Amino acid sequence: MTVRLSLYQKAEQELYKLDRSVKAKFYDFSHRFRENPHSNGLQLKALKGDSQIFSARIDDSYRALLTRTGTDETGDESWLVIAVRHRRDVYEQLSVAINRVSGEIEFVDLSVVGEGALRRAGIQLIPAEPDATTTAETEDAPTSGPDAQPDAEPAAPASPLLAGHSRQLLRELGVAEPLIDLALTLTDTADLDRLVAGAPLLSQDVLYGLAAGMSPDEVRAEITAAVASTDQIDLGDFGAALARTAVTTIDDALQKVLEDGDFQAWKVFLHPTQARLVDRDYNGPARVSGGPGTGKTIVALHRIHHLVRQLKPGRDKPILLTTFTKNLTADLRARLTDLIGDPDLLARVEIAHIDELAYKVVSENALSGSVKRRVDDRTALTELRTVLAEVGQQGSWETEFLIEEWEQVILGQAVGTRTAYFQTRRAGRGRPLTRPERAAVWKILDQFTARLDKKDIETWGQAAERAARYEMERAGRIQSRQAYKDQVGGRDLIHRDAEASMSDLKHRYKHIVVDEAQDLRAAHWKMLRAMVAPGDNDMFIAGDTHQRVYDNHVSLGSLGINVRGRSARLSLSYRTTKEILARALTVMSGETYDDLDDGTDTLSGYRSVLHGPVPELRGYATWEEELDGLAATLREWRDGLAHENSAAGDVRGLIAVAVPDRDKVSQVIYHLATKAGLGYAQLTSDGPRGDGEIHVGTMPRFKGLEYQRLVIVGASNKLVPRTDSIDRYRADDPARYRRELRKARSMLFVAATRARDALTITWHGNPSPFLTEPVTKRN
Ligand SMILES: Nc1ncnc2c1ncn2[C@@H]1O[C@H](COP(=O)(O)OP(=O)(O)OP(=O)(O)O)[C@@H](O)[C@H]1O
Repeated sequence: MTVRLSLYQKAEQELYKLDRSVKAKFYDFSHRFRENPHSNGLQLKALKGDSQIFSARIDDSYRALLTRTGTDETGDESWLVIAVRHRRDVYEQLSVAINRVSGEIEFVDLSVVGEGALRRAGIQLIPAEPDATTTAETEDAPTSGPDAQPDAEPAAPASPLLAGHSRQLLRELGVAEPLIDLALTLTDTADLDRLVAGAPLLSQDVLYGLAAGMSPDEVRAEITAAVASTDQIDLGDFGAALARTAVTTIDDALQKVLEDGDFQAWKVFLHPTQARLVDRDYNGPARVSGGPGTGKTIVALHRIHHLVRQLKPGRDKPILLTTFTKNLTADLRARLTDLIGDPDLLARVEIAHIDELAYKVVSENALSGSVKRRVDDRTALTELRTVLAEVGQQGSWETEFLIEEWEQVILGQAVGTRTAYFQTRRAGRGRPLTRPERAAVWKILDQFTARLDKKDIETWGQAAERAARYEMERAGRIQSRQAYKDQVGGRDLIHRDAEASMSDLKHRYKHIVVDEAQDLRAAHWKMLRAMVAPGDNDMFIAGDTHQRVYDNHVSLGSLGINVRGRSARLSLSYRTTKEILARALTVMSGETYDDLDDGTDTLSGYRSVLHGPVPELRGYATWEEELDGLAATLREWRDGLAHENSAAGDVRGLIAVAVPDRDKVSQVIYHLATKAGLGYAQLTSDGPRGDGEIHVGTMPRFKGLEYQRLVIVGASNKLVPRTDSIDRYRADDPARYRRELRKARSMLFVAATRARDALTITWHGNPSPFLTEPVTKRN
């Protein structure tokens, strides 16, 4: 007899955490079970509470909990391992059922719920094996002994966390049946955490969503609808349910994984809300948003894997993965390589950061030898200052104002003539300009661009605009060729093509996937839009406007990228702990954020199931003292992590320091290297430079990265935000002032949410107002 044996996703995750020896025994058990599940040694028997669950013996201490998922036409049985437990944690009341919303098999483990909560709900757990402990482990207050408080005033009954929500609502939203009554009695978030720890994913999401203040309609739309099955669900058909459930078939490949013991590198199980986004067919551009660490990048990478597998064989690269920052492309490449594995498939994906892509287009279109040198915005500012001095207008205009006018209005809207500039809308620019002022601005900027031209240099913004124009012209040619072809009944266009050398003219890509979408310029979007034919699955866009650290605001709809009806939001963070999220969210309090279109985005329901220490906030009198404090924290963390990782002993890249500006980065590095004896690597646009253990960089450099432990230093008043550079806008240009504040908030938010387990924020003098202002309600 052979048995098909599968492993429930949650069981697999738990298994990885068990001791190596238990994993080996589990594999041996699986082998024997596949041979004959009813052999005596396995002691397969049904639990009393729920006849759907069977327990089988792995060794003296461990039990596998299984459910039978059917018998095929040849009579072979199919079983699913739903949990691996120490025998003392096996209770008769464990239950397995089919979820009426998602149609998936769900295992509910009440043994992790606190005793107090169980008691209030009238549930008592009975151990399945005689010498198991008598009740579920409890973290509730002791009822006897020195810590008991018999005489304490009875506390006023607290109101339930989910007050106002009905049993029927929880049922409709997909909460597993055995959890509903229990969830409605909870008054304490610690109890909710315990309940959720043993709950199926959909129940976790719904309960956390409601407890975080999402309305039932929001939960229905964002959580339940995303995983609702379209099948007719038969609550007794475990065979059909198995097909809808994320499981791993137990075979030799799994044995190797178990033996290697390396689960992180192996795969990330997508959460159902993530998986739906990956596998769907979209009839146009789609967008995924969500707070930091919710898996947007993971989803984007899985999306590429999904798309690449559907390509017809070939040698071209029809899929583009692009992102804003250069240093992230290396990281994305590494993660995609891990995920896709097969080099032939990987070769079909082009990975390039957005400026690199624009540069490629510009170079292709330039006459040979005439590519201009690209300069950064600071060089452009210097050139503009020189022009202003030459025309004697230094006092009349702020250089930054003019540069922004040029970037955002003239380049941003591809304004080509003076007349067009008079008619252009300057929405969001704050300061209005009269007609004579516009004429003056145009004249200066015209002289400025002529100067850049003469010096054979251009800014990245100019290059992006030029690239967009070339690509749009190319798309126009493709379109007119196709229109002509349709006109002549689809015949080959040999003569016409030969004349215009258009025979291989086609869109560059079939699919474009964008990460960090919030920072791309309008020109970038125009270029990308023109690079892919409008149609099914053309663009997949991941980003979070709360993390925008550059001043590029766009409205995708107006750039020909319509994501309406194809947008989704992820809200469960896999990176940061609840404690870190709570801290980071206070920084964003009171602001509103756009959705890359004309609507607003929100972080409502943004949450985590992970717990850790409360972030430490510490003030020092001087910067020198702050640096000494930093060195002490880093040494302590490094030694602790080196101890935890004693097998590898290598803590490189696990700890980082985020700093408000470049000068302070140099000072931190100098201090670490000369006074603290700590090795460092500096985060640059090309990734970490150096081989030292501690990564140090300015806050924007941390976009997209993650670290086990992170310190933010210099979070002082006047440094975050930098008042010396933004205060002048307060009266002159309040709109700009608000934008600068928002950018500074986002930078602090990005930095704080890179920390996985521990976060420390320090300052000297007074703290940043973002750390002390009262929390206002987020929208
Ligand atoms: N379903 C999942 N199961 C386990 N881990 C996950 C899952 N989804 C994401 N992660 C992990 O969470 C972390 C954050 O994921 P990712 O980088 O994709 O988030 P993000 O939304 O792009 O974050 P950010 O906006 O901060 O860049 C990563 O370590 C990733 O491996």
